[in-house]
Amino acid sequence: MLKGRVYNHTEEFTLESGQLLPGFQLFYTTWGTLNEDRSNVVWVCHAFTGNAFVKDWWEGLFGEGKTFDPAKHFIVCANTLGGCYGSTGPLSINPDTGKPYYHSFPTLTNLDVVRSFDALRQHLGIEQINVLIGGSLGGQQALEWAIENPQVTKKLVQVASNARQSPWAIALNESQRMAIEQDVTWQLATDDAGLNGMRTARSMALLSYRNYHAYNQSQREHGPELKRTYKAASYQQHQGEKLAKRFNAFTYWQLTKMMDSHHVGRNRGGLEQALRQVQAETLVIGVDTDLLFPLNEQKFVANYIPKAQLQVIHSEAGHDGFLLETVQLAHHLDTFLQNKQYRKTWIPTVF
Ligand SMILES: CC(=O)SCCNC(=O)CCNC(=O)[C@H](O)C(C)(C)COP(=O)(O)OP(=O)(O)OC[C@H]1O[C@@H](n2cnc3c(N)ncnc32)[C@H](O)[C@@H]1OP(=O)(O)O
Ligand SMILES: N[C@@H](CCO)C(=O)O
Repeated sequence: MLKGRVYNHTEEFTLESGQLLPGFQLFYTTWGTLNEDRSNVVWVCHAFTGNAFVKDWWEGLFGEGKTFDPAKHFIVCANTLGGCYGSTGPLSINPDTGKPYYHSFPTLTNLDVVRSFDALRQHLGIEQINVLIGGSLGGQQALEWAIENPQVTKKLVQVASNARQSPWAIALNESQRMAIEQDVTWQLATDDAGLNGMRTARSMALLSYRNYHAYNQSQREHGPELKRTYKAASYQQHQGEKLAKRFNAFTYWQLTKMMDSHHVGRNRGGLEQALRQVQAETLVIGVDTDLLFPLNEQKFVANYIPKAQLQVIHSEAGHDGFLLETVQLAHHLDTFLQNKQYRKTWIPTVF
């Protein structure tokens, strides 16, 4: 049975920035049973707006008879620190003031997040993670963790992600934060401050999660009629609205900043040297139409991790293909996890 629990870290927690959190909590789920020799742990790091309920957003990979099966595996997924699905984040109460942190929540890095995850790992009595897997932001965190604690992870799977945030991705995130800043409510100390701006930010972000082709397929008008609102326009409105119902602008701000600071080479002698520290057997997966984390980024990661291989999946969807193309993902994961021979895959040579 999938169980949700809260881990309370009561000691002071020093962040990479030097700032302090007086403690934190992580909301996490476990699914399946830890076996006697504790060798069946699968740890999942979720993407930007994901949560600890992995079955809700990666259903094709997790469940009975699937690649990660709770009958065989002990599956753990924690909501990221800074998030809004049960872990300590900007809407949590600051014990020093008795009020929500909101704008004063310290800026976190992926290193802070994986240090919090590692505290949870120790609390759960897990010595080694058999498979550590994450996509997008979750892939950044999984890689950061495999470098920070190389002995902890046996197998690493990084999907549609990178070793450092590109200028392109930072520019996209900054533009989205500018949309939040334009919202007159953003300065208010309320849970819903900046929510209109966040609607716009999500609409902008979607353009980098998908691509020209995906919109042509799903949002093309069938006729030439003059309309007040075209399909693609109402789709953008709907996506903004959908996120506004389940997220907040403070966490949006926080997690985009977290992605922007992602650079596994920081304080480790550079990217190449950091990647060489990964001891885990590694599978790096890219999406051939990803505009946000293009294939050259996964190629770079796979190139420098000693025991790494790169596989490319095809998607019409762009970056979000990492959530949608679970049949292809399952094929590559099953092959990797069972040490089978790969069939030849197509890797574009021009980026
Ligand atoms: C309980 C939960 O919330 S679990 C999910 C938590 N979220 C995560 O974990 C983040 C990861 N997941 C995601 O980012 C997304 O869910 C994805 C990428 C997997 C899929 O994206 P979706 O938005 O569901 O798919 P898609 O782009 O096809 O859009 C479909 C939606 O747009 C709507 N839509 C499509 N075209 C239009 C249009 N022209 N005008 C208005 N609405 C439209 C559909 O009705 C549908 O709406 P619904 O989701 O409210 O039912
Ligand atoms: N669809 C993903 C995009 C970021 O990887 C999300 O909302 O988390």
